Amino acid sequence: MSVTGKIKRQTAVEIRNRKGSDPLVCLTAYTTPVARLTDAHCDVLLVGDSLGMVVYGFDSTLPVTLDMMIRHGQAVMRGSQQALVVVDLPFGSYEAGPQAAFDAAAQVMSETGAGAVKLEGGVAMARTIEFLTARGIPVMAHVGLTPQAVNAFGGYSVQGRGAAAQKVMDDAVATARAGAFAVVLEKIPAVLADRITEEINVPTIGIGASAGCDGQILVVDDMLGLFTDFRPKFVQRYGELGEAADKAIADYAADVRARRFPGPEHVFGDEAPKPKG
Ligand SMILES: Nc1nc(=O)c2c([nH]1)NC[C@@H]1CN(c3ccc(C(=O)N[C@@H](CCC(=O)O)C(=O)O)cc3)CN21
Ligand SMILES: CC(C)C(=O)C(=O)O
Ligand SMILES: [Mg+2]
Repeated sequence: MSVTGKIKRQTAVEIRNRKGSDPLVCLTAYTTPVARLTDAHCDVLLVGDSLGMVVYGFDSTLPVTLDMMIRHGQAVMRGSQQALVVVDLPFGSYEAGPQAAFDAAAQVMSETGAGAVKLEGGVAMARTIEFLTARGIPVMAHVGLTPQAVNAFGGYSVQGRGAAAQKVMDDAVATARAGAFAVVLEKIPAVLADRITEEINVPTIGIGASAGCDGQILVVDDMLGLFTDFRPKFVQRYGELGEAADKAIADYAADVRARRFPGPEHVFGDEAPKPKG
């Protein structure tokens, strides 16, 4: 707590300086209530473009717009106090070049108050990462399986196996050298994730990567068992909230049909309440 009594939010610089120390705890959050639940436990809350699949029911992240990311970024900022909030730049908003990326990122930073943006890509995005960081925008990079490239990859398969390992290594090194304060490694072999973690001087954050990464991230709905049709190998379920919700909703439906709900305690009399005292 500072002298004003306000809790200080973690900064991208502080996250970068955690390289090689205790693991960084990261989760996605898309809404105010989920930000409230996760904030105290996490170093980083990512407003991921995975919200397109989880919240909006798209079958990829490609239809997600900058406006959606800004709305959800604002919601997460309202529900959090201490975690660094990072907002994904959506497909189409930054790839054209450094200037396009700056315009999108500046709009995210100014309209949400988030502390950083994330973008997908390695060597090809290094110049853009340099451009943004030189202009005051902390950038988290994301290499390996980059879901916005699903059409180029032909699916969501493991990246960086065999001879392809060098490409992922080059991507990670290029983003770190360009000034990224952390690098997400998604769905790559664990030995490669460990080599990258040793090689670069900023924290690696794994998802389907390795316990040796400097931090871990999962989509919160996946680990809570709320996004029920999706069970990739890298997700551990820490709850079965989808099942719990199904049971609660079935109970409500049965009570309404049997006129057990509402009960006497949920309804109002027709007399004004007596004044107290
Ligand atoms: N809910 C959710 N969790 C994620 O981890 C996530 C998203 N959405 N959306 C954006 C990307 C896409 N990601 C993906 C997508 C698919 C697989 C995958 O392993 N797919 C398996 C099928 C798994 C299943 O449906 O149970 C495959 O064989 O393609 C992995 C990561 C990771 N990201
Ligand atoms: C899975 C994480 C890294 C992400 O990019 C997202 O949630 O969109
Ligand atoms: Mg994403």
